[in-house]
Amino acid sequence: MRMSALPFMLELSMLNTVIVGGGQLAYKRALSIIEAGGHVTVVAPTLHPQLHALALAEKLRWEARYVSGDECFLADLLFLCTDQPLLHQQLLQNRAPRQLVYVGDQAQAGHVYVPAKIEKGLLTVSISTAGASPSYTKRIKGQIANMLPEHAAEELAFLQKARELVLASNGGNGEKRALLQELASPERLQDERREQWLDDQLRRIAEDNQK
Ligand SMILES: C[C@@]1(CC(=O)O)C2=NC(=C\c3[nH]c(c(CCC(=O)O)c3CC(=O)O)Cc3[nH]c(c(CC(=O)O)c3CCC(=O)O)/C=C3\N/C(=C\2)[C@@H](CCC(=O)O)[C@]3(C)CC(=O)O)/[C@H]1CCC(=O)O
Ligand SMILES: NC(=O)c1ccc[n+]([C@@H]2O[C@H](COP(=O)([O-])OP(=O)(O)OC[C@H]3O[C@@H](n4cnc5c(N)ncnc54)[C@H](O)[C@@H]3O)[C@@H](O)[C@H]2O)c1
Repeated sequence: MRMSALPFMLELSMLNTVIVGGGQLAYKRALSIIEAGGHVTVVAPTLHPQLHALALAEKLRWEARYVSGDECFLADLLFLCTDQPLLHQQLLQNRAPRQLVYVGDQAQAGHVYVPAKIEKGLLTVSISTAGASPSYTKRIKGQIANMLPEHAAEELAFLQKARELVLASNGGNGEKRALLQELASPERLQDERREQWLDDQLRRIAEDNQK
């Protein structure tokens, strides 16, 4: 059994995903892939009502049919989400070269599995137990959610813009780094005059460079 895997943030807009199966699990996975900008084709004889709604809204493509174990899909990512473990084994075996496969009933059988996640604006926290216990994952997720800064979304929106301005300034590298560190401190973030403070710092850097 593998002990660990590398957590990744995957940009999905350039990747094609095929999901085999049309139940509750397929719905959960389709929704998160679509929300992350991915393209989804679902192959299943019937669809869970919420998945069907996504198909009607043209958020995904639906091939209404059963899949058999001797097929080979060419998608970049293949999500196996049926209630047929044997079918999953066969499709995993028949995978296309370099295709990444998700096996919904057995985390470590495939190449990827899906952590729980908490999102607050640009902040993402993901939690995994390598499939040891989704229930444990869910409990820890609740505990971590309670610890996160209340204003994380708004603070990160500010920091993203501030970082661009600081990096575009002509200060020295050390000076820029010190500024970015100070901006991220709780004291500075909670200062209601933080925009003014940043403007002052940027002006000072510009003036120093004119001397
Ligand atoms: C985190 C979360 C994200 C999400 O699903 O979005 C997630 N499962 C969640 C909940 C949950 N899932 C299940 C229960 C029932 C109680 C229980 O079994 O404990 C509960 C609890 C509940 O619902 O209360 C049933 C279940 N899940 C898996 C199996 C098969 C197996 O164990 O092999 C079975 C048995 C099916 C059966 O026997 O029929 C497998 C996986 N579930 C994973 C993720 C991946 C590993 C995550 C990790 O590394 O920890 C992994 C390995 C596959 C994957 O998806 O990659 C979400 C957290 C809640 C949240 O986010 O709020
Ligand atoms: N990873 C997780 O978090 C998690 C959670 C719950 C369940 N599971 C596992 O995932 C499996 C699926 O769960 P579910 O709740 O979506 O089940 P479900 O019964 O709602 O859905 C199964 C789907 O598979 C389709 N299907 C069956 N045979 C097919 C075939 N040959 N070709 C194409 N589609 C086919 C069915 O039409 C149905 O749409 C469960 O059996 C369980 O092992 C995983």
